[in-house]
Amino acid sequence: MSWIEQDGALVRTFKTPDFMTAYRLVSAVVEPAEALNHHPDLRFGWGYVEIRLTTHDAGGITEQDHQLAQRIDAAVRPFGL
Ligand SMILES: C[C@H](O)[C@H](O)[C@H]1CNC2=NC(N)=NC(=O)C2=N1
Repeated sequence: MSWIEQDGALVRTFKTPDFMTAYRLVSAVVEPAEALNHHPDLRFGWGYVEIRLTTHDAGGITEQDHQLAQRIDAAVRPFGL
C-alpha cells in the first residue's frame, strides 16, 4: 500500500490537514518501530509526513523494512489519510 522504492528506501508520504495531525501520525509509528527494533527516518511539517524505511546496517531495503511498512500501514489507518 502506497510505498515506493526510492534511493534504497521504501518511502510513503502523507498530506495532513495541519501540523498537529502530522505530529500525531509521526507519534503513531513509534510503537511499531520499537516493537521491531527497526526505525524509520522521518520528516514532517505543517501538512505533510514523509516516512523512509531502509536497513542502515545492510545499506538498503531488507525484509525488516517490509515488515515495518506493514505495521506502519496498520498503525496509521485510523487517520484515514
Ligand atoms: C543495535 C540496533 O539493534 C540496531 O542499530 C538497529 C536499530 N534500528 C535500526 N533501524 C533501521 N532502519 N536500520 C537499522 O539498521 C537499525 N539497526
